[in-house]
Amino acid sequence: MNRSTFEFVKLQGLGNDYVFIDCLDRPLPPDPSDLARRVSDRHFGVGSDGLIAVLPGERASLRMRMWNADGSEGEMCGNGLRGFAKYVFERGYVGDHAFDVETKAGVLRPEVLVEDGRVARVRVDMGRPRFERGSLPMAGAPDAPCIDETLSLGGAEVQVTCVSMGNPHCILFVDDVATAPVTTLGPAIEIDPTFPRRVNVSFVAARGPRELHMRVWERGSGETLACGTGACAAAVAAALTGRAERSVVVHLPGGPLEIEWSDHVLMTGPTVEVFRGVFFDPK
Ligand SMILES: N[C@@H](CCC[C@H](N)C(=O)O)C(=O)O
Repeated sequence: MNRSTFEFVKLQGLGNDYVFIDCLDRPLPPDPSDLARRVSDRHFGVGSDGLIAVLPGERASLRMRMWNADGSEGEMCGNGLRGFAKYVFERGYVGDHAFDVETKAGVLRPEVLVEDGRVARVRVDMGRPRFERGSLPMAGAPDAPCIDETLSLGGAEVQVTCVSMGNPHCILFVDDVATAPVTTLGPAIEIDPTFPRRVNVSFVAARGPRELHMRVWERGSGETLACGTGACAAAVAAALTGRAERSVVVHLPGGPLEIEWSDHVLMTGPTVEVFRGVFFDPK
C-alpha cells in the first residue's frame, strides 16, 4: 500500500456495508478517520457505511477496528465482525472455524458456518450486554440501569431502554417501524447531551414472542439497512421488558438476524463479499 492507492474488499451483512483494508503486513493508513469519510462517500468514494481494518492483535491473533462513515471510531460492529470472520477465514489467516477477535469492546468469538466451501453465515458470541448507565456512557447515576424509563431526549418525551453491547444503544419500542421517526428523532437522540459519546438509536416493534421488526439510526452513519449490535441490544431490551422471548428473529430493512440471549448474546446471520478494488486516494 502506498499513499496514493490501496486495495480493498467490500463486504456487506444485510446491506450494512463496509470497506475492508488488510493491515496485517502493511501499516494502518496515517489518518483512518479521514480515509473512512472519503471511502464511505457514495458519490466520491467507494460507498459504504464505514471502514474496517484487519490488524494483528495483542489479546488475540487478529484485531478489528472500525470507523463510521463520519470518521468516528466505533467500539464494535456486529455485521462488520461477521464480514471480518469470513474475510480472515477464507484467506487462511485462521485455521479453526471458531476463533477470537480483539475489538475495542473486548475479545469476541465468531464461528464461521461453511456451506459449499464458502462462508455464507457467521455466528458470533457477542458477550454479555450491560445495562448500567456508566457502560454506555449515559448521564445519571453510573450504576443505575435505564429500563423503560421516560426521558426527555432529542426534544421529545420518550420511553427508552439503554443497552451497551460494547457500543451504546438506545431502544424505543413503537407500534410500527414504517412510520417511526427514524430520520428525525434518531439524529436528535444521537447527539442529545444525555449521551456524551453519542448513541445508536433503534426503533423496534414486537410482533409476537419471537419476532421483532427494527429500523436503526446509527451513530456516525445515519439510517442503515441493518445493525448487528443494535439487533442484539433490541432483543435484550425486548426480553428484559417482557415484550419477547430470549430467542428472536429481528427483521431489519436488509433482512433477518437470529438473536439468542442466555448469558451471552449469540448473533447469527449472513455475510457477503461484494467486490474487490483499488482505491485511488487523491490525498
Ligand atoms: N453497524 C454496526 C455498528 C457500527 C458502529 C456504530 N455505528 C457505533 O458507532 O457504535 C453493527 O452491525 O453493529
